Amino acid sequence: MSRRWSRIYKTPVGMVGLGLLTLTVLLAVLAPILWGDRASAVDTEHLLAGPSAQHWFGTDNLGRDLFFRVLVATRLSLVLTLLATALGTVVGLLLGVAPLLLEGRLGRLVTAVVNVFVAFPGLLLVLVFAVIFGVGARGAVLAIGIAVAPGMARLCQTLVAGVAGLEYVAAARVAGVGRLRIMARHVLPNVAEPLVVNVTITAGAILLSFAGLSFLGLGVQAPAYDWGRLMQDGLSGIYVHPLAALAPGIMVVIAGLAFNLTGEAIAGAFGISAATGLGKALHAPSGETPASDLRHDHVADRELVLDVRDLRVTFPGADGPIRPVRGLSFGIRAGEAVGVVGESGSGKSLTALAIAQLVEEPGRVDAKHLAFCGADLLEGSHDKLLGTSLAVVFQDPMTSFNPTMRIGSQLAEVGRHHQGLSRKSASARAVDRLGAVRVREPERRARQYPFEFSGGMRQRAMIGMGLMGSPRLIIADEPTTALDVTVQSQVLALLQDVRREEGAALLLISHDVSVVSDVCDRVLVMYAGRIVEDLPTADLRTRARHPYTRALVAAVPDMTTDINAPLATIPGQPVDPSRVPTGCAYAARCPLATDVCREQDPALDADPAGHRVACWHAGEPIEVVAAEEATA
Ligand SMILES: Nc1ncnc2c1ncn2[C@@H]1O[C@H](COP(=O)(O)OP(=O)(O)OP(=O)(O)O)[C@@H](O)[C@H]1O
Repeated sequence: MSRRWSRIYKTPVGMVGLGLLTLTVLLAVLAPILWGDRASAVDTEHLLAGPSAQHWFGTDNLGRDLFFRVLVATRLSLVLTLLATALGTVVGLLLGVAPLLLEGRLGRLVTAVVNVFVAFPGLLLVLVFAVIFGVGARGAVLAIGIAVAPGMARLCQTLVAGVAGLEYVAAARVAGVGRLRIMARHVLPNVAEPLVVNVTITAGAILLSFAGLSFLGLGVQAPAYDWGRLMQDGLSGIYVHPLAALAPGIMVVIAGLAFNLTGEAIAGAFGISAATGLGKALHAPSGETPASDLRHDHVADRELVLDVRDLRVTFPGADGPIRPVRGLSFGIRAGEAVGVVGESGSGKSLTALAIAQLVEEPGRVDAKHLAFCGADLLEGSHDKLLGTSLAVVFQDPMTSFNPTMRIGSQLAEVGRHHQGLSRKSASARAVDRLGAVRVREPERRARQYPFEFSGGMRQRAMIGMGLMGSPRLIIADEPTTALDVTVQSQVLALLQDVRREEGAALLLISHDVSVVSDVCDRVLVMYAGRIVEDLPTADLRTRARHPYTRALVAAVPDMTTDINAPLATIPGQPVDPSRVPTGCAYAARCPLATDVCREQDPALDADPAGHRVACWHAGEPIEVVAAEEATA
């Protein structure tokens, strides 16, 4: 970090910018002390005099020395600029973080108000607010500060929204960390750099605005004077005595350049620019779950860590609600490892987010029943339960941690928040947990930042964070997709180990059937937001009955695959959640599809062994091999 700051003054732009800024600040501090008296001394013998040895820039209408007045005016010009910048920044930040803190309608209202104000030209806003707040320095500070706030708020909203969507923020939310604390510790530190750049450059623009308002007579009033006021005083004699107006103008340019060049140099240093069988008459209407779909009672309810019945996730869409998750029902027993497979867009991640209570507005989660460790997640707040008993491991270990905090502190935060541990005990537990996930030299590693960890190590640390409490369920959403093959198998083995050691259940989401087969006891196959098959992983290759499951399995080569034959693929495209067809969503791609498939959605029916499948032709032989079809 400090190396990046040192890069600022090593560039020509940075050197000039910081040099000019230092000079301006020195003048602001020293000039009134050293030359304040001389700047206000009246010399009646030299009224409106031109430049001379005695008065280098000449004098004003009271014979006061313009050179000293320009230097002394630096303080008021700079102080007013900084006050307006501070006001604009504070109001902008508050409006910028409000949508995330407030959420819902109020949050959207703030965003809309900011958008309306951003649409107005800045100068127009300054003039309007100057009239509202009244003539004078205080009115000008308020006018300019309020006028720059919408632009600052818009930038802040964009930056905050970018960080708020990252996984370490989601992880902090799962851990039950409050919104204000998330904002202070996880969001703001990560948007600070572009904000600093913007504030610095905005200060340059504010300085110009002040000069403009004072020049127009709306800013600083006599006897006080800033550069804009001096420019106005010198304007009347500009043809006779141009230096009187030019000198303060040049100072405005120098100070403006100081802010802008410094801002550019900081930006440069930080790289910112910136279902079975025909005849099942029971058909549920689209989006509703058939009654049989709720039948996962082969699992005794009291054993269930997670009990999901008719889970739906809905988003508003241009042509009506979009429902990417259309009524899922399943249960996970204590210690059980359940895999979820399906193509991209089948709703796997949304299902995980819905369970972890992480679906963001305007998304809506509904269910007939959604219970975790016996607690109804749809009733009341369960932050503490989720924080201690649910661990979520996300796909990208790069974005799972706050880059500005040490790994140990991030783990410790969970311990302090949920177990009420002291700072010392939480740090000790963090080190212990890093050890538990096989991170070597955990004491030293805990003091490191995320960028000092490799991808696999970060994923281990993420699992370690989940182990700060005593997880009953670990949700891992594509935890190895971003890792290379060797590291993948290490992380999967670790997940298996910690699951056994902690006695936790696992919900492993993956598009990779082989990963799920290696780790899980049972697999849920998702298609277009619904479970189409639920079977033991051991049966995947030999007893899968849904054509989609069979196609997914065929797409993964094994020891018996003919290496001379083209690898099987699934023809066609996954279903767009906004255009789910009538009948079975898979019909358009299914080699077994008949008229009934295109007309009625098959129910997810269970056999006595608990194997569930939603297909009118479940288990029928597929004569047209998907691979041949794809090749054709
Ligand atoms: N915030 C949202 N607003 C609208 N639609 C969304 C939103 N989030 C997800 N979706 C849609 O929901 C569908 C399912 O998304 P989800 O991320 O759960 O799929 P997935 O099966 O996990 O896929 P992948 O493996 O690519 O992550 C996708 O089509 C996606 O476009």
